[in-house]
Amino acid sequence: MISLNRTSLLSNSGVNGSGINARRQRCRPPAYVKVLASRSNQDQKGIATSERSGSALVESTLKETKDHAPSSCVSVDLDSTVGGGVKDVYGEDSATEDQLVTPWAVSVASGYNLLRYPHHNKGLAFSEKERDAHYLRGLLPPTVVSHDLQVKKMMHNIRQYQVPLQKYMAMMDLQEMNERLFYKLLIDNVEELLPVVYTPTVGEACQKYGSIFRRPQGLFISLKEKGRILEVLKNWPERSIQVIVVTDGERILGLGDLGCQGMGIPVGKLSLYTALGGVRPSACLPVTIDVGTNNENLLNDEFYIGLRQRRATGQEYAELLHEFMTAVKQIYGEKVLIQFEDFANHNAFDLLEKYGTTHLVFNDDIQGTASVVLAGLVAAQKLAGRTLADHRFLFLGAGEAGTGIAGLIALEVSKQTGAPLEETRKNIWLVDSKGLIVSSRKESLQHFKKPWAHEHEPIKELVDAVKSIKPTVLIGTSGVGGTFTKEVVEAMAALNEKPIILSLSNPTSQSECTAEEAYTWSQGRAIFASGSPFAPVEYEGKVYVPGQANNAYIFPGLGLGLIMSGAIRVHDDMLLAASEALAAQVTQENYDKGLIYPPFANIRKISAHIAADVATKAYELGLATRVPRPDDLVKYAESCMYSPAYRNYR
Ligand SMILES: O=C([O-])CC(=O)C(=O)O
Ligand SMILES: [Mg+2]
Repeated sequence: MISLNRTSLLSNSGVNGSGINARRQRCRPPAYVKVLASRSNQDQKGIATSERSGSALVESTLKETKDHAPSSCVSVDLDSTVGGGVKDVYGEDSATEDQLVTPWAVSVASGYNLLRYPHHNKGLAFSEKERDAHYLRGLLPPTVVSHDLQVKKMMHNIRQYQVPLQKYMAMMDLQEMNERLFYKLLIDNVEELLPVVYTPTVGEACQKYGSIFRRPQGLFISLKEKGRILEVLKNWPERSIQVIVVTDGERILGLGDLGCQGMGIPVGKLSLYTALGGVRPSACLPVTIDVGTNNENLLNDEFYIGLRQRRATGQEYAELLHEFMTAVKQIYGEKVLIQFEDFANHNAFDLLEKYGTTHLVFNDDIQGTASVVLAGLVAAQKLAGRTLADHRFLFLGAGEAGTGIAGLIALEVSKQTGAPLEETRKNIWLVDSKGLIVSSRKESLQHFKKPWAHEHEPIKELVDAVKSIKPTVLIGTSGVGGTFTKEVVEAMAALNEKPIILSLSNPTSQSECTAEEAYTWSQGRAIFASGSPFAPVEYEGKVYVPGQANNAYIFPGLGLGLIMSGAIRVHDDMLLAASEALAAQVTQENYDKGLIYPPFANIRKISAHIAADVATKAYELGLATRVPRPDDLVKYAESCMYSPAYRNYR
């Protein structure tokens, strides 16, 4: 829980002695804040010096990375210590007298500052003793309340708001004011608050992020920061970072290019890393890369907070991303997990391929969504009475989610049946904006669509593709709302006793069909799940509970498993392990209600199981660095999880 101060972290490299560092850590008092002495003129010059050394460092690192380009699946950057240490890049430890340095320091928070510091603030829950010891007398009204009562009061307040965005803003304010209360609220009321801090409300928050922005919740790295990203990372108040969620805002949910305002997504995803997966908040870093936006409305919006230019592409884009990826590994080490989120297709696949062999990276939209859908399909075997290999799949949408899911299904069927991948792919068909993906289109297809171009006559309309392909499973990953029309759903219901229909696009407005439509148009026979939550539906006297096939089931547990095993690469087998672990958590009681996912209320237990199975895979594959391997990985996962309980201050 304790964040390292800068001086000690810098001396924690393999280059400098660690004895002083160890001593400093041992004698830390309880409630720390980090302080950067205000920048004098002299300091400004110091920063300029840092800039130069920073960019020189990045350049040399870029060169090294290029020169050591990996040929095999796993390569380790020998320059960064596995423990996340960094070299004394700014010369702060080895500075000579005439060399300018940044005066980082730590201090104990007390009095008014303690109440303003979200990591340590407890509001009215400070005990009498703490109020005396920490100079809080008079700053708080006399009542001392329990954590539970604070939760009750906040829930009462939040329920007063009718507008979801107001609830969202109340939650963001709470996170900025009292972090442990925020997480206790979220953990104790996960089913009610997930749609507030996450999908679908986070989509609206991103659309209006320029207007509602108050305080930094993550790092904005724009083209202006090119050449000094390492320095920008050092401005973040925490140094022991374990997970970064990064977006460039080009494909925010199904809402398209929201530029810099996509920041709401990494912030929301990381709050789930903590609440659902137990990764401590100080280890999470939200990042938005701003290379401009092609969204004309935003470019003309006076409240827009990002760069007012069209998106940089090609080499300019690649160089900024590469500097970021290099700087992250340089500062946080080999084992920091970087989750790519809501990048547009054309960059998402390339980034995953480019950095998959050198960094611990994972694309949530390609891999996380695939893993959650596969889990649902594995669970649905019980309800639909068919094995995965017996299904025929049709997708609407052949982007990250569509081809990611298709690929993972093909891999799992191939593992289950021993059939080659090329064979198992033949049961999987995709429709994109131009119609069914068929061999005659192969030449003009983007590379990630090519494996799905099978022999068939061209078909333009989805409903005709349904009639011709006769799928048992229909999956919507198009990002376009309302595309599973009555005709389409009826065609599925005419072909199948229990059609599986998944409308995965987010937020709710982009869902291919609603739960009500799926149940009504299939006369209550559909097995339905969606990316955004839908309320239960009553149809002809019976209540149907839709599942939520959202990657939020997977990434928190997957991330915890990677972190706790010290994994250095993500492997497809870990995604399969996560799917199976999630499917195994669906109980008979859930099946009896027609559910193919367990309720989110049990998510921390589910995440612990996913984490344990992912970690097991990491050890099996030789990708784990935490030794010795803990015997009971479920117990170990639970023991690693962040608890929002208040700590007592001396
Ligand atoms: O954020 C979500 O709810 C799921 C997701 O990754 C997306 O739709 O891009
Ligand atoms: Mg996403």
